[in-house]
Amino acid sequence: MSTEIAIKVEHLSKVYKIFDKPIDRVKESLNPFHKRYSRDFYALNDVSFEIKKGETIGIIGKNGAGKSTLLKILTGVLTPSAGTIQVNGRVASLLELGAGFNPEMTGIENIYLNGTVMGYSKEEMDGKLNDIIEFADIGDFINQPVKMYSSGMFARLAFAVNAFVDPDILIVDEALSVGDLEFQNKCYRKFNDLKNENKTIIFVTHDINSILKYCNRSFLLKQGNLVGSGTSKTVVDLYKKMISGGSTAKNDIKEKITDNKNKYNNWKGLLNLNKNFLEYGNKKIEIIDFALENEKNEITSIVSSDEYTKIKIRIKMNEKIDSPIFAYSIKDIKGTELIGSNTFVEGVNTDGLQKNDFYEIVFKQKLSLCGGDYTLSFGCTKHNGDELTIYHRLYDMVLVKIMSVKPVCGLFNVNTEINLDKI
Ligand SMILES: Nc1ncnc2c1ncn2[C@@H]1O[C@H](COP(=O)(O)OP(=O)(O)OP(=O)(O)O)[C@@H](O)[C@H]1O
Repeated sequence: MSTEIAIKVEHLSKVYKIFDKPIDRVKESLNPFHKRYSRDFYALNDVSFEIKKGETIGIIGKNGAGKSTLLKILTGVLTPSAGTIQVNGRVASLLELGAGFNPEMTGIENIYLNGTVMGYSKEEMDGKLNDIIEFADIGDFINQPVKMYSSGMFARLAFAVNAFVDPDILIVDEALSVGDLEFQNKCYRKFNDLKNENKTIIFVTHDINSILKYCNRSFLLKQGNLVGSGTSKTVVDLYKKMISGGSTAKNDIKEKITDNKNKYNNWKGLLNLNKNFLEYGNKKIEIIDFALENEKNEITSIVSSDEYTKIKIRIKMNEKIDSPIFAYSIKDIKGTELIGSNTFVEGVNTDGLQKNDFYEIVFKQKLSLCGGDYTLSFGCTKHNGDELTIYHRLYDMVLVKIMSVKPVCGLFNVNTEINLDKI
């Protein structure tokens, strides 16, 4: 294998035998004619790729796609059923968080224990000890047995040990999400240091913003198959398409509209809906469908902060009502309302909507928020003096992911223009 290559995987498969009933396992092992009572399940199916030294690679895929299986094989925790892996360099992994720790030993003793496992002498570890303790930042707990640690402390020590034992290849999975925000931030800075030192990093996460920010290349796994590889932007686009049902739904919907007005309920099935949404109102006006549409007119729950996004609502007038207000709002996951708009503040005339008719309201704007998870709510209301009539509200209805390739200071991207002049 070329010295430029850190990891080379060829035709890797991991097959599990699935038995419908526990007794079938016994029957199969005892059957004199090798009759099968099981079927094969491919957690990984004929996967091949190369990772060059110094690359930061993201691995994405839905739950059960085979990501952990792949990482466990790369770190030697699992053996493949077929195929080969060649690894060039020392691998550190945060996979089995703190798996190398002895619960009875203190944090410091475990640092030395892990160092020995990684092939370092006591003297070499003496030189790294302070950096590790400082990074983990768990105070006096470093002298306590690790069985007394919280999961966050475990994560801190595990990351610190793995990042500072000078690995050539660092494998990280969602483990990081255990730590608090400040610690996660510190870990990402450490990622950057390791990247700059030309270390290879493999990173598994569901957080596509981190993938876009830190990984130059990514792989997409689907049901054990490697279905995409390339720049993170390309692979994330593919993943977005996959999780939104591969839809470019506009045409289908147009057909169905002319088909039958009462079937105006096709968009929402393409979105990531929140099971815990809140619905109320007298339904004299009823929200019958809604959508989030990206610049390519695809219905999706994932949009970029720098693209024009349409938020669409379809309503049915169950009564004739003049001047209703149609609105949407976007909240962060803690429930703080961040942005929104409505037909009233924008001065849109909503008079003359007739009973039993259907209407479509489209809000078009850039959702210039920092990358992350949000909820989208819809509402139809009306002010009568101080009184507010609520016809229909769907609170926290859609789970929306906003991607921001550009780092944002604070909550919003205000797209500042900056001049620097000599004076
Ligand atoms: N020991 C096992 N026996 C049978 N099936 C298994 C076993 N371990 C994993 N699988 C299956 O292999 C598939 C891939 O699992 P894996 O944990 O690699 O997925 P993943 O992409 O990491 O998912 P997640 O994002 O949920 O962590 C899943 O369908 C899982 O149920």
